[in-house]
Amino acid sequence: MRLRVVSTVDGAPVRAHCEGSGRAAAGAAPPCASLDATLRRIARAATAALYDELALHPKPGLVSFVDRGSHADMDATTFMRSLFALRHYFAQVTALGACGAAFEALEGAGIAAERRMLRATGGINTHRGAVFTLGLLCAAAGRCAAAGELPTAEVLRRHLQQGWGAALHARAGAPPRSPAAAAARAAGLASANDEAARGFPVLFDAVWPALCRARGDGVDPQGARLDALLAAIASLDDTNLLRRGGRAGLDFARDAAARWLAQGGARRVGAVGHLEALHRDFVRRRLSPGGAADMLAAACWLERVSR
Ligand SMILES: CC(C)(COP(=O)(O)OP(=O)(O)OC[C@H]1O[C@@H](n2cnc3c(N)ncnc32)[C@H](O)[C@@H]1O)[C@@H](O)C(=O)NCCC(=O)NCCS
Ligand SMILES: Nc1ncnc2c1ncn2[C@@H]1O[C@H](COP(=O)(O)OP(=O)(O)OP(=O)(O)O)[C@@H](O)[C@H]1O
Repeated sequence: MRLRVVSTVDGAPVRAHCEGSGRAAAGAAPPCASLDATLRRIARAATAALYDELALHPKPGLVSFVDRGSHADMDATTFMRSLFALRHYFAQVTALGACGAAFEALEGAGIAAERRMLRATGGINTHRGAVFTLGLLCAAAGRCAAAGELPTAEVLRRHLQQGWGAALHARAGAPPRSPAAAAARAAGLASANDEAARGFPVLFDAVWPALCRARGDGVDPQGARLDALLAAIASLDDTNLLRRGGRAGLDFARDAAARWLAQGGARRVGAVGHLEALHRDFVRRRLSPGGAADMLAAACWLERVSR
């Protein structure tokens, strides 16, 4: 099967059609005619997942429709503007993945998307981490769809590694490009680039299992997402927390999240009330787990693409 690019944004493909045989690799192969629809579904799930994340409340220190958490310069409207500006990017990066594009092409699309985000928000960073994490996941899902495989967590991880693992490792081994990544390395912590190079272990080994476990226990969708977010805060080396609160801030956030989960998480009576109190505490300390928010959005995306 060969993929043909049929439209572009900033010179990169947004849609891809397959040429030649309608049969893809062995296994649960989607027929070729439906590949385009599958790619669109993957991309739409990314925008929807960012909305899922924004709409969830209470999220310790984070922006939602209820309040702006620990952020003075952005609110839910800023996030909605950004989200709208990013929708073509997710289609583009999914198509790039399906076409087997090199990492440099994904990087170019990501940089252009960051620029569009900043234009839409008046220079405010609402979704930088999400552009990166969800962009890579969409590319992996595009690659997986082109191979005719279903996007389970395990399959996505394999496609991410086979497609761009070497480039991600090279990037993670290079000198840090930002003060946040430099601070993470100096503290022996894993930055966004390290997480990606390792195949997103926090997402696949902690956050996604927490979401699935909660749903399996009969917890409602909101409660399950709260469990997933707190699992992310408890286990991610979140450079946003490190930058705003130093090592003490990061440790405080992790311990508080681990305690909430150990007490039953969303299953506990009064769980939401406790989380509202924790949210107020994070705001008092100016803490914001933006990286954990990105992991939650990624888990919401996974839930949408794998059902
Ligand atoms: C890779 C990026 C995110 C690196 O940014 P930076 O050096 O500032 O790293 P940093 O670790 O501070 O994270 C940036 C953002 O990621 C999220 N984040 C924070 N900590 C983590 C973590 N441990 N793991 C995952 N995400 C995290 C937060 O939202 C944060 O604001 C990015 O800005 C970049 O280089 N973009 C270019 C586009 C690109 O390469 N795209 C790849 C293809 S999609
Ligand atoms: N609901 C959310 N609230 C806050 N941050 C979020 C949310 N969802 C995702 N994030 C992530 O957090 C990051 C933005 O937060 P950050 O605190 O780093 O902003 P900043 O402008 O870079 O820093 P500062 O506000 O300290 O000047 C984004 O990269 C984004 O992906």
